[in-house]
Amino acid sequence: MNPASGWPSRRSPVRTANIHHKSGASGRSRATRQGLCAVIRFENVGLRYDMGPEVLRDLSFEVKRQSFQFLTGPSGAGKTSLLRMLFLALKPTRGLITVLGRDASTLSRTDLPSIRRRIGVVFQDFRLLEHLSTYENVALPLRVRGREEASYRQDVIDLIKWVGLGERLHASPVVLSGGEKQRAAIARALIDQPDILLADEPTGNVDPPLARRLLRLFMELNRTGTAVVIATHDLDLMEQVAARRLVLSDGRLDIYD
Ligand SMILES: Nc1ncnc2c1ncn2[C@@H]1O[C@H](COP(=O)(O)OP(=O)(O)OP(=O)(O)O)[C@@H](O)[C@H]1O
Repeated sequence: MNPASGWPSRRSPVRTANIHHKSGASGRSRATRQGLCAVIRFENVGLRYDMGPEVLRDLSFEVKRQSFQFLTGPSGAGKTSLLRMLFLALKPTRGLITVLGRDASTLSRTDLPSIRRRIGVVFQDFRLLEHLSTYENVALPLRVRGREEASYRQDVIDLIKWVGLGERLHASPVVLSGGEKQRAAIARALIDQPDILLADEPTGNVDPPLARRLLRLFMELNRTGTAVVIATHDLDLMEQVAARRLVLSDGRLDIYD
């Protein structure tokens, strides 16, 4: 544990071991030319569903390493769609998305899992498995990767305590409150120490004191090195931090640094 933060310390500063960069003519990697500080970069990205109109247009921005930002905009503006593209769950209909220095359109099925592991996601509906306990849900990403339980057991317990669910370690999600489920989902997204955390309305189901507590968790996580993107409608929440705002409206993005 990192005694200063109470958060298990990061095992390595930036983990890109599974990412292979192609060298350019200058001998420098593409990632170096584009700046290693970007976790994800969008260039002129557009999205339409089926034959419908473009719901997102000409998005150009980057999420820098260790940065903290809110993604906001009116209902239907495209926040969830943008998060899904950031998570590589949705392909843009035009433009370029670069993740950890790799052009997302060139990633093969075998590349995707290792890249996705670097991206933690908290979904609006939590997506906890009801037949598993809090501990098992949080440990799941590590179990799926084939890690030995002895190598992660204490990290999982520490993280569950860190999000304030130490008393609910063995509870099923069925008996957890909305706010407890939210925190279990956050712990599961963090357990593999992602380079970036994407959270879709993470305070949508909780009262204002718990929303502030969750915000502090995200800020603490950000201090340990993870870039954070929080999609939210919650003005009170955004007013508590002087953070970058990505504001979607009419399919376009305005950025307030
Ligand atoms: N699977 C889909 N098929 C067709 N249209 C979709 C699909 N998903 C979203 N859309 C449309 O894309 C637009 C953006 O939706 P999205 O859910 O990304 O917005 P949002 O900002 O997250 O909304 P909210 O704040 O209400 O959750 C909306 O017009 C929506 O109807």
